[in-house]
Amino acid sequence: MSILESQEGGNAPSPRSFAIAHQRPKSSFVGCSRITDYEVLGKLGEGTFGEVHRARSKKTGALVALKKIIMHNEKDGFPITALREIKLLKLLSHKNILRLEDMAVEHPARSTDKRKRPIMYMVTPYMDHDLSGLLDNPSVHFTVPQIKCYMLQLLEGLKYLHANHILHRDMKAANLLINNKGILQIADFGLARHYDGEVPKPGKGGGEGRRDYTSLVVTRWYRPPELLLHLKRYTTAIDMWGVGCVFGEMLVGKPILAGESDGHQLEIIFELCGSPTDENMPGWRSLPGAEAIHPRPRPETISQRFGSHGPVAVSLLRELLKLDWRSRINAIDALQHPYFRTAPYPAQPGELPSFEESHELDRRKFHDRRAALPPAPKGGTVGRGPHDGSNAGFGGGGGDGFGSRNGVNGGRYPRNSRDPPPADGRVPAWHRDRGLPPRPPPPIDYPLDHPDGYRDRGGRPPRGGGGGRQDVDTYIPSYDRDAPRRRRDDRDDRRHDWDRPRRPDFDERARASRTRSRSRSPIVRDRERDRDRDRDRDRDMYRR
Ligand SMILES: Nc1ncnc2c1ncn2[C@@H]1O[C@H](COP(=O)(O)OP(=O)(O)OP(=O)(O)O)[C@@H](O)[C@H]1O
Repeated sequence: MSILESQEGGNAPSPRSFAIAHQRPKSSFVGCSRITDYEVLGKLGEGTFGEVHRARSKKTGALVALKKIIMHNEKDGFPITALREIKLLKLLSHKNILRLEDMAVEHPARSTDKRKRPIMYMVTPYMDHDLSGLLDNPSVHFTVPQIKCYMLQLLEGLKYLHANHILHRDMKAANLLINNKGILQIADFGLARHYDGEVPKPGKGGGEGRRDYTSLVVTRWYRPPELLLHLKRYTTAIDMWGVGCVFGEMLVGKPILAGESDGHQLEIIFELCGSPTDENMPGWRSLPGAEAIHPRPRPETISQRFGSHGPVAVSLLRELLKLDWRSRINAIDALQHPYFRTAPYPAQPGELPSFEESHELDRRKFHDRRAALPPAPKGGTVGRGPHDGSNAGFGGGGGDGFGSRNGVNGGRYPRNSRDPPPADGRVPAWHRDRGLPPRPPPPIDYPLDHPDGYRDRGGRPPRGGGGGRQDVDTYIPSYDRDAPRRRRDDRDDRRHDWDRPRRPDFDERARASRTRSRSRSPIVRDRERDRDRDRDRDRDMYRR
């Protein structure tokens, strides 16, 4: 039973009544196993999030993913955001939501060392791809029926979440997992939360928010304009904006709004959706972040950029990328959009082809494969649109500005290396960079206040939430796969016992560092302190 069914008038239930009304069958969750119940097969993802491993259950033989729970500050105990994620996932039960099946615990090998705490893992069914990895695979080209099939599943999953008073708050391609049976599931509930207020109603868009939440949510490239302008009383419409970004990404094969800073993100949003006015975004001027900006008047360019995908696709995209969060289409209405009732019709999941697995780490493999393709004849054109440069991939004029396509989305790369030889002075698609901006520089300062729920990515919380400067980066997408990787030990001090030598724990390192610094001159100590401070700031930024 959903909360929707149990509540008259869509009044928000308390998180407790939500939990009681919405319990998953007990048999669907094992409980707490040992890590030795699983055979670890390899790493699937590594980045700001820490690590996700592929494994096989020794009891059932099923393939699973093990997501390690990062404990940046072990003295604070189990991270509250991980608890939130586990609690929510244990309750949710929908075919398009990743299911938490078990928790696994890894006890430190040297059990005599009391300081070393066990490592906890969330166990979910193994999914062959994440959407972002899949779009990066040079041999994958989505068809229209396939895109429609994924979109329907994404919207069904979100409709379920929103109807049950849950905001996902980190909608992005990397958090959409897909298996080789064509099933799409929404994953990563680390930022998700229960929300107060009315649930979405047909024909009513996202409606009005009822209370304030932190605006420090959603990875920047998928962040809606109202959050960039620091609206705190936001609604389910923030997730719908992310769906629009993901839809566009499936159409063109790469992120459509790859901003380099929060200010730049707004800039490219206005370039695509038109600049804000009292008509298309009522009340925008009174948002805290609007004070400092004076966008020049610009028309909407969605149909110019996505026109080649047909008027119904443009119409849905326009509804999802509405600047006005109150009238942005909700999941219930999006599911009824003519896009899904127009030929070519959505494929059934079982009809979709299977692909070689594609995850975070596979991007390097795909990157290497691309590098191995034959070099372009001098001055090639394949896949390179007139404006397909480093700035968010937008082009002006006709077409979508993401380069010409092979198939629907054309991919980040060409279908194969035997495409027609390019002409006059342009770089071929297989030889160009991904057109994505580099990882932004560390912020000079964080904006102030954090009422709730920033992600526990370690270190201190961002001093921020509202009213921050427009050029300050508040959330860093984990996308620049080509940039040098951060040192592993900057991300997490803990090691798996199965593959790494034991590293001194925090207390041991602190002791060693105190001993070292006692024997150094004040100048060297100052320099070291500065360096440590810079490193901590850098680390905090990447973990938020
Ligand atoms: N069940 C799964 N099956 C296969 N791969 C998975 C699974 N869960 C996670 N992954 C892989 O690990 C990546 C990160 O997982 P997830 O988003 O849950 O972690 P996170 O720490 O919250 O990451 P982020 O910092 O990107 O939000 C996913 O993008 C996906 O590639």
